[in-house]
Amino acid sequence: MKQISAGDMRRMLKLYFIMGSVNCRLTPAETLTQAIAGGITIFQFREKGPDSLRGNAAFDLARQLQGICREHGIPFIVNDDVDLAIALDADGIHVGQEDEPAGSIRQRLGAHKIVGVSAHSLAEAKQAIADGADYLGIGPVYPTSSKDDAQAVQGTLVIEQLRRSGLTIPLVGIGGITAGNVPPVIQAGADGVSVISAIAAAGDIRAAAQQLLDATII
Ligand SMILES: Cc1ncc(COP(=O)(O)OP(=O)(O)O)c(N)n1
Ligand SMILES: Cc1nc(C(=O)O)sc1CCOP(=O)(O)O
Ligand SMILES: [Mg+2]
Repeated sequence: MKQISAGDMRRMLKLYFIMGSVNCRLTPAETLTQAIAGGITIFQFREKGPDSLRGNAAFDLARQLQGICREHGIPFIVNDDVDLAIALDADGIHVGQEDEPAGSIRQRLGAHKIVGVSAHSLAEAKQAIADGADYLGIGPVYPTSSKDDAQAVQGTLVIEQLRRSGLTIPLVGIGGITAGNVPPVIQAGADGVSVISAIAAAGDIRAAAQQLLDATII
C-alpha cells in the first residue's frame, strides 16, 4: 500500500466525524450510517470517558463501526489506542501530546498508515511533522463540552500562525464547531473541520453532516 499523499489527506479531512458510544443519541452504528449518508469524509473511533465501553465490548463496537466505514469507503481512524489500531488493521491513529509519541507510532505502524497528531503551538506542530504526522488536529477553536481536559479556547489563531509560518501539512480545526462557525476555520487555513456533537447529538444527523460539509465550501 502507498503512503497517503497530502492532497488525498486534505480531501479526507474536509468533514472529520469523531464519536464513541457515549456521544450518541441513536446507536453508534445508526449514527455513523446516517453521518456517512450526510457526507462525512473520515471517521475516528473515540471510546473515551467514565461511561465508555471497555475490553471486548469496545473492541466489538470498533470492529462493527470499521465494517460500516469499509462498506462506504470511509477511512477508519482509532483514537489513542495504538494496539487497537494494529489489531483491527485500522487506516490510522490519532494521538495527542499526552499519548504515545508520534515518532514511535510511525515506527510501529509503518509508512502507509495515517498518523494524526493534536498540536496547540508552532513548536508542537513542527515536532509532529518531524515525527512523521500526516495531519494535525488544532483546537479547541471554540468552547467544547465534549472534552473535559480540553486546553484553553484559541479561536483560529494557532491555525493562522501555522499557515503564516509556512507549514503546509494538512490540518483540521476541532472544538465547538457547528455549521454556523465553520467559515472562519477554513478561512484561517484549515483543510476541514472535525466534530463530535454537531453530528452525533443532532436531531437529524444526515442533514447536520450535509450542512457542515456545505459550510466548508467557501
Ligand atoms: C482530529 C482530532 N484532533 C484532536 C483530537 C484530540 O486529541 P487528544 O488531544 O489526544 O485528546 P483526546 O481526543 O484523546 O481526548 C482528536 N481526538 N482528533
Ligand atoms: C476530541 C476533542 N479534541 C479537542 C481539542 O481541542 O484537541 S476538542 C474535542 C472535542 C470536540 O467535540 P465537539 O465537536 O462536540 O466540540
Ligand atoms: Mg488522545
